[in-house]
Amino acid sequence: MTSARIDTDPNREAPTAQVDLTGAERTALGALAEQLSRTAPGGVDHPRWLVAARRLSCHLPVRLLEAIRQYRHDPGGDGLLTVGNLPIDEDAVPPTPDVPDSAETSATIPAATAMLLGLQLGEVIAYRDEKRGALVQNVVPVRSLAGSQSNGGSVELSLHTENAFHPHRPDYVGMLCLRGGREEVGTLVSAVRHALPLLDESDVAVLRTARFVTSAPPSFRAGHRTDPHPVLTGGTADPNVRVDFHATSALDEEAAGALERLRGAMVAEGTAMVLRPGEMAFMDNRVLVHGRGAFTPRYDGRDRWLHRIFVHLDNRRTSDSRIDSGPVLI
Ligand SMILES: O=C(O)CCC(=O)C(=O)O
Ligand SMILES: [Fe+2]
Repeated sequence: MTSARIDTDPNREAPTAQVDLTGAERTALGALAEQLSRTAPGGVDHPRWLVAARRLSCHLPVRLLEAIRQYRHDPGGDGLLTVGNLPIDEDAVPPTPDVPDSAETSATIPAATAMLLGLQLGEVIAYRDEKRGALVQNVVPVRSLAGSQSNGGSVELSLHTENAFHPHRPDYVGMLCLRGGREEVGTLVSAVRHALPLLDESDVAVLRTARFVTSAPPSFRAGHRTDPHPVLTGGTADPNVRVDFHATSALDEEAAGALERLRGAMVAEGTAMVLRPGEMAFMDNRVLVHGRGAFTPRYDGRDRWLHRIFVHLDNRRTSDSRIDSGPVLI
């Protein structure tokens, strides 16, 4: 990745925002993460630790703050913000965990780093019924989940809006790579803006009607099927998308045809993003869908390991769903 490419021309679509920290920026961010990792009580889910994390997040390198602010204003055609050269030392990372529902609850340097970035983008949240409501979750292959459509699986994971069934699905998903694994594993990303020109107007019109239902992913302990909802909403040239090609089904044949053609277009326009240790990507969950290619884990502590966080833009919108006004949603 090269240095920041932030478009300042308001008439042009913003390109993918990409920031590679300089050595000095990496050192400064490393010192912040270090300070945060030593802050009592040392748990990323603790309210007191979160107060400190929010405050320290205001001291990120200014070029990163600028990129995050710009991305929040306009996610660009790709819906991605990627940050490289974060202070992650793969050799210092313990063996990759391989148990279901794995999460990072200690304020390690990687967990603190992910939280510092996420807390500048917005509010880091989680769901009570997924990974026990942990804010920093591990994306790792799990032997017992190998064939599942979840991030513990290693079969191809279908393109999806994260938690598409949930009324308060994340606005952004952040993924920080701690360990790449032996094999290149691509997170598949596909932005609706690129897929749209491949569709007929009649399909787009159908996708805008409430003729689709979505169920909860296997990572959720509970969760109901949605009421009928549209897959596309918002502006015609720049809509929002809400779909999980594994969990969303159409209520009639015409809608099923449109959904299948959208899937084809999004697969055709998708790209594989291979994250390396020290790289973090934020995905705008309103404008792109993501998935993952198949791979062959060895469950020997050296497999791929990402930290995942969810970000919301507005705490007030979820006040009736947050437990004790905290970051965990029911
Ligand atoms: O493994 C990946 O790259 C993506 C998995 C995924 O969809 C997720 O963790 O939400
Ligand atoms: Fe996902």
